[in-house]
Amino acid sequence: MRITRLDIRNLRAFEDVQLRPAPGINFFAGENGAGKTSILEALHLMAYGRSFRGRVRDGLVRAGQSALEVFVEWDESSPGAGTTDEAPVARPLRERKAGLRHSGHDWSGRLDGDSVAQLGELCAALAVITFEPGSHTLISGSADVRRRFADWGLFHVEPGFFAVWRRYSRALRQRNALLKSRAPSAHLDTWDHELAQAGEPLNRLRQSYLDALQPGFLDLLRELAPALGESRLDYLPGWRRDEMPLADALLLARERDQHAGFTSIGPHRADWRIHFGAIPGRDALSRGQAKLTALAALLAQADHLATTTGQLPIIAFDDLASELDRAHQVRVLTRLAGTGAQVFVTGTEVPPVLADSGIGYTLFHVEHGAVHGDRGVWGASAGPT
Ligand SMILES: Nc1ncnc2c1ncn2[C@@H]1O[C@H](COP(=O)(O)OP(=O)(O)OP(=O)(O)O)[C@@H](O)[C@H]1O
Repeated sequence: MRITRLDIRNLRAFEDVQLRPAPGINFFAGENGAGKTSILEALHLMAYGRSFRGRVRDGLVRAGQSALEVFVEWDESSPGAGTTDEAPVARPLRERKAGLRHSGHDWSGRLDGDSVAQLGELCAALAVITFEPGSHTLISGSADVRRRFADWGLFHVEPGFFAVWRRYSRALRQRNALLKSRAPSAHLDTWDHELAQAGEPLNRLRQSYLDALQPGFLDLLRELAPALGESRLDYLPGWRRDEMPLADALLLARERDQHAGFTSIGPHRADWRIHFGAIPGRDALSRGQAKLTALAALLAQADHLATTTGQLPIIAFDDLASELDRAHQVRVLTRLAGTGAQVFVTGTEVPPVLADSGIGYTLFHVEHGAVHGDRGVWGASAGPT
């Protein structure tokens, strides 16, 4: 995938900005508070329905405005269409476009000229993988971050996933509502059945996704953080799957769930963990090691998505130079430049690794609600020049 146009309106400091990103690495430089991260937030919003800094209603809409707008045009391409020894040669397949208007409460969206009924349709269209200062929570944070990671990947590579996930979520909501209202036990039977019918395939999809991701992930981890030793990824289904099917586990947990007022077991409690050969567990990771582990997971997800769908996702790095040491920056950027992926990187200044390494990039300066670039000047009052 390659974004050819990105318009942002009323998002944080941006009133109206139009960008024409280049292929390969796009570097956005600017002072603190200039709006660099906001550009990545706009992309992330289109791909996930939320910012990595929170929901739209957590301050993403520009002060004094009622809604933000993001419009993206991109080329879908096939990296496998032809390859040289150095890099895949992308062949444009089709031009796509998506627009989103979001007030924090309501939203409307268009995809390829048609209105969309669900935000998920937009998220399924554009794949963006973001590495940002909070990414270490993928490893050191709560299980829901890791579940979201696996589910986002599945959402893109497994066409039947969304329907299964939605069926499970609906059944869970219904069962929890009954538990909360202290409904008679017999009322739970239908939803236990439904939960098990959707939960078993949901579990199988997650298990096989993580199995498929594991080799690439561990290779990358070996390359980025060899000091962590030989590692292993374990999937935890959310109930004692090796001992009983979900239907039995739900029945067994029913009394406890009635007491607690919510469903205590099932795929909504699933998790995955990494066991490191050289350290006792994730609590022993330094913050930098947790970041590198998260980065390995995200890059593996990008590789898997490219192999499975033929589409290289967009890669976004917020404040790369302060997140990774110099050697890791070189490794990661050289690798990405070799894949032909389009990359968005932010920083207060162009890091020496980009300036010195010979890796090609396009530079944009972000300041005062405008973006000036090698490819023109765009901002609130200026059109491309
Ligand atoms: N809802 C809002 N309305 C108007 N301005 C906002 C809003 N939310 C944030 N801002 C401003 O927008 C800018 C956000 O910038 P952003 O976080 O994208 O900057 P950055 O260039 O990534 O900065 P840093 O280098 O400090 O991380 C800041 O100047 C902030 O004060």
